[in-house]
Amino acid sequence: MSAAEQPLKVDNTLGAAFIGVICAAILYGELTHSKDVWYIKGLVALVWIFDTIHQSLICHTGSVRFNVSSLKRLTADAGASLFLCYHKFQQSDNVNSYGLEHHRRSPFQRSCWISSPGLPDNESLEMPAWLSLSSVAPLHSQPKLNILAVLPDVLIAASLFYFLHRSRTGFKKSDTMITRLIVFTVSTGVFTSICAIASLVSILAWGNTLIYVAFYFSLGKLYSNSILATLNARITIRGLGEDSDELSFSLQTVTKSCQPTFNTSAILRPTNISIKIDTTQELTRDHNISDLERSSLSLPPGPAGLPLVGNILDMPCSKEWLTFARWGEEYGDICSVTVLGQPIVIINSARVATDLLDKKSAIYSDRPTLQMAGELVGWKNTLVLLPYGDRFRRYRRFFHKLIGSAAAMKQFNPIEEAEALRFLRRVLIASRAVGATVLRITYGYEAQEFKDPFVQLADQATEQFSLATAPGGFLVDLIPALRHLPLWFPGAGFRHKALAWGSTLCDMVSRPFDHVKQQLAAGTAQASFTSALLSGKVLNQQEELDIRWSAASLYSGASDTTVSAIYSFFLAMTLYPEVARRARSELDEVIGSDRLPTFDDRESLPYMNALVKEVFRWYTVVPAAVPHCSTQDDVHEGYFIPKGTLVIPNIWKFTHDPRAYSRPDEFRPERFLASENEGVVEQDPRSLCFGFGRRVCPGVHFADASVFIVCAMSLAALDIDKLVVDGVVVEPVHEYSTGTISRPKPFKCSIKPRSPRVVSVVEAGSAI
Ligand code: HEM
Repeated sequence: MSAAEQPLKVDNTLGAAFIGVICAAILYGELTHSKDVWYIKGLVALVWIFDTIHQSLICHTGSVRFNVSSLKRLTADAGASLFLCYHKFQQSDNVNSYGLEHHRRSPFQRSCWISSPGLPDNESLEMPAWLSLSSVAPLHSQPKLNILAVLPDVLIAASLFYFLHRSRTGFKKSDTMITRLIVFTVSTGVFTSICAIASLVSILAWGNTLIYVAFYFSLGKLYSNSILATLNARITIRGLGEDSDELSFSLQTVTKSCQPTFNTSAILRPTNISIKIDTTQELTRDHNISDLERSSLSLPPGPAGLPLVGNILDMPCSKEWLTFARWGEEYGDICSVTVLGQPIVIINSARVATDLLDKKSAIYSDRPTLQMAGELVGWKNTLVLLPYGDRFRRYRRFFHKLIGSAAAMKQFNPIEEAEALRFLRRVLIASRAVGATVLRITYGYEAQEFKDPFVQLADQATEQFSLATAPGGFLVDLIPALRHLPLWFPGAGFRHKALAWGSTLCDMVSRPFDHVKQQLAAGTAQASFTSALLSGKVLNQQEELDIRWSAASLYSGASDTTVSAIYSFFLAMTLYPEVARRARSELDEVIGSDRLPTFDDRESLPYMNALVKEVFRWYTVVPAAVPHCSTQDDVHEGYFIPKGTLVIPNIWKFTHDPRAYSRPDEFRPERFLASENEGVVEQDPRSLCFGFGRRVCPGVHFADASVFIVCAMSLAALDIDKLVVDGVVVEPVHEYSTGTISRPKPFKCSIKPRSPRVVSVVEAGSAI
């Protein structure tokens, strides 16, 4: 015999039935004034009448424990319920809502009310009527009936969810409204469904007890409350989507007249449920999207995700560009994933990147908010993470003025040459990191040969930037609320890290800048990006802040990237000695052996120029770029890209795409020489590896100049080979490091001066 088929036992679960009576009473609502039309008021009145009858019957069931005649009891309970209803009606001061507001105010009061009808005499301690239930128990013996009662609840909630979800339009605000309706449907449906399921489960599991009564009695109340909540919520939901500059019209009005009636006034608003239609900007924007396209709107294809969390588990933790490239092969040049509701579009072809990020740069030039790097560490003030807007434009203007073209960069050629020479000196004496050139151009500061504090600071800060911005590096980027975790909380290690990295960044931004200010005041400042922007001007706080952070953007943007390109040059020369030999012979031929190359020689060195292009292509310094963020909905190649989508151009793939570059993994500068390819050259990688659109790297001329002069001088002065230890050749490691800015992992090579004369000339810092 199943639990449900056993006779009812009146045991200590009697209390559960009493709880059910109390809960039902707590949920008992009341009628208040309303400005609604008569049939809505009628519906509410009907709900209240049935609710009151239901309440009376529940009170009656609860009070049959008293040895009073059933009829007398029922009358008393009905009276009590009506009195309760009237009492609440009197208390009401909210003229626009139904019941629920007041339930929230005094639930305990109501629970007292329900017990009061049963307290007039001492007979309450007698139990005969309850005991008689053991022979009746009609509900618990009908599990099928209860299953039938549960199913409609779940079905209604599920189908409402399904149909609302399907009616998404692609208009952001309409979709927001639909999402709200879904949330509302789920939250009202969820309570009744849970209660119905709990009732069913308790009947099936403990059918011979009174546990199910606790749920069963509350069920009817939840139904009536759902109706009242729906009516009440109309006003709030409508209000949430309301902005003064937007219009709404009722679907009912449209169907009747076939012509939308626009209302800006709340008084004229129709009383039926209306859907707000996005107007002004969104309509003008979306009219470009044809009906045909709209009917097939969907994000680009990509790996299937899980419910709610999406593709969170598919996201790579390291060398993301390789995973992105694999997705490109599987799903096409434009694919997408969604992580916790955030759509991410990944581009795997240079053509799509140009079409999207260059040609439509007006809507693809924002940056996402990066919680760890931007908000917690503080990089949000540097150009690379600045949102698209006025401040962004101001910074870009500064950059453009000083280093925005090859011609503008010419003023820094002497500095580049002098620093390349110093670099050679350092390489010959002891291998040291570079960064001095950029420090000199940004702040006019001449770095010390060894362990310069500013160079060390920049190295440290940019390495931390790379780690902080690496996709998937920190959970807080996916769950922004985590940034509010208190420092002492377990797992808040990232916050301690952010504080430490923030202080490095602060030093990197302030110390060299303050140094320039001091020098300007003393009249000893050298020409530099910062001194040019500061000198002779009276600046307000904001203007000074912009210059301070622009200088830091230049300094941080240039140091690690250029260093990485130079490391990869040394790696390539170690791995491809024939390339180095050919470049050297061109240098010897054009320059002779009496001096080092300068910028003036550049045009006469075609192979050297091709070699520089290949350095940028072969080792992709910023392989997965810096994500762009779209500021408007868009349709591209038949795919819908909603506003706020992260767009990642997979630069590594562009520069290693066999469709564009033959044998892409090999270092072959001749691919860029027309004379060796029947007049056809492969695409200049500098149009790809510095990014796209309005976010294109502002340091492209700077980087190109720095890499050229260091490569040319190094080849003219140095022999770079594989290391040989005890007659055994040590193969250099050829691997990328992970992070936004990637550099070759440490490798061993042999660097020697080409001749004894080179050493003395380099050390003397003069022409050979
Ligand atoms: C090998 C050298 C370099 C490479 C490969 C490189 C690459 C890049 C890339 C891919 C971006 C992102 C572009 C986008 O979002 O579409 C970028 C941004 C940036 N780069 Fe470079 N860069 C290099 C050197 C430099 C130098 C020398 C400077 C400074 C003089 C610099 C300053 C910046 C800045 C400030 C940004 C942010 C621009 C913005 O968000 O508007 N970079 N770089």
